[in-house]
Amino acid sequence: MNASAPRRVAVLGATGSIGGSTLDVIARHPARFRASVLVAHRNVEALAALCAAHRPELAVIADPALEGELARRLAAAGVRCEVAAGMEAIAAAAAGPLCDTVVAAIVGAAGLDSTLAAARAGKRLLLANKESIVMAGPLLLQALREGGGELIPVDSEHNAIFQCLPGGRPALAEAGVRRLILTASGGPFRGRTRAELATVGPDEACRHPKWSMGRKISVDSATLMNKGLEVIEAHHLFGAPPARIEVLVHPQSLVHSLVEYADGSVLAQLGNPDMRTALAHALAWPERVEAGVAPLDLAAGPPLAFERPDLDTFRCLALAFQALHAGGDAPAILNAANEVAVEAFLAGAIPFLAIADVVESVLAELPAQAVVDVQTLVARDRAARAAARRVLHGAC
Ligand SMILES: NC(=O)C1=CN([C@@H]2O[C@H](COP(=O)(O)OP(=O)(O)OC[C@H]3O[C@@H](n4cnc5c(N)ncnc54)[C@H](OP(=O)(O)O)[C@@H]3O)[C@@H](O)[C@H]2O)C=CC1
Ligand SMILES: CC(=O)[C@@H](O)[C@H](O)COP(=O)(O)O
Ligand SMILES: [Mn+2]
Repeated sequence: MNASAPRRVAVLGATGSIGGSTLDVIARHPARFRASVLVAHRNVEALAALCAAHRPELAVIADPALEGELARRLAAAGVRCEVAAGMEAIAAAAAGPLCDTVVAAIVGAAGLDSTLAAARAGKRLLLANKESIVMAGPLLLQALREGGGELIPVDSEHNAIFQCLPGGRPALAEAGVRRLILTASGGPFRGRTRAELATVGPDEACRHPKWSMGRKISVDSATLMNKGLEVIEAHHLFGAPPARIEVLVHPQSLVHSLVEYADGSVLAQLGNPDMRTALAHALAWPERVEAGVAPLDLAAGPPLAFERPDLDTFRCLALAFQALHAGGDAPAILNAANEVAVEAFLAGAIPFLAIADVVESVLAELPAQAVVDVQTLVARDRAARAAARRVLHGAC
């Protein structure tokens, strides 16, 4: 890349938690990075405000009904940028000439098409949208190979592992790697019993002890499904067999993950729990830039603690390992059922513990099939969502 030309970054999910952290880092380094494309779902007011602040070349709103309102708001604010709408426009923007870097930070399966489009187009893909790699790991890796771009993980654990490996994503056996150790905060309900979890509600579940995140991933952290999705994500990103991936609960969330080598060395990446570190690393890689994150003062904090996860209480983590072992499209089925169950929980329609029950029922109803292509995968995602809704209706 020309050293004098800033990277042109498309931020998919600009109005979300990752989107906000990304734009904060970008704004700190105007000579290096420019937000050239901003994308949101329905939050037209926030998207217009971000356009006024960052002056992208293109703004895309997923909901076509809001395109006119976005254009009106931008005109009223004196912002001149192209406006587009719809999921196809998002994928086209991710693959198009207005960006060389794509931050995939749409939440859920809705991010799949644009993530794949960016990979196929050979962009530098900064992957936060873990659901897309969980659903379509082999297809995404194939798209990356064909596109000739690069993937830098943004999820804090995977970014940590990337930093602890030689040259990013080498073949693990050749690099002498014995195990990948993913840390988990344990979420807001660490240490609670199933009886204590029977009546917890959405706001409690979203009160994460260490990270400020969107509501879907916050619930996933509370059930430990987030860690389950991350185990599957690590399997695909680093080519690690399930037996070589371990999860350790680390309530301080200062050690973001670790890599154990054949000689007994264990390398870890540490830092305050602030996603701007991972985002700055991924945006600037292989260079390093300031991220606005407070320096870590290990002497001032509590001692670092580690414990094994409670798989009997937090069954979603066990279910994710089960789906990974089943292989094929079982992780996509797991993800779809989880998305439906989490939405129902957030709407107050089902209790917290029912999330795992729904996922377990749907995995049992739809045994794994081989992943053939995106169309088949999307059809299976739909079937899993329909099955999850039937389970919900049966239970309510
Ligand atoms: N937050 C974090 O610290 C971390 C998040 N991640 C992952 O990053 C992703 C984003 O998480 P987070 O930022 O917390 O989520 P948020 O809920 O805060 O933000 C979600 C973003 O996605 C947009 N969006 C939702 N649905 C669609 C759609 N159909 N089409 C286009 N855009 C859509 C939203 O737009 P709108 O505002 O208009 O609804 C919003 O910009 C998730 O996959 C999560 O697992 C990974 C590691 C850490
Ligand atoms: C910041 C990040 O990467 C989240 O995925 C985080 O890991 C969530 O915390 P849990 O460890 O509680 O799932
Ligand atoms: Mn994470």
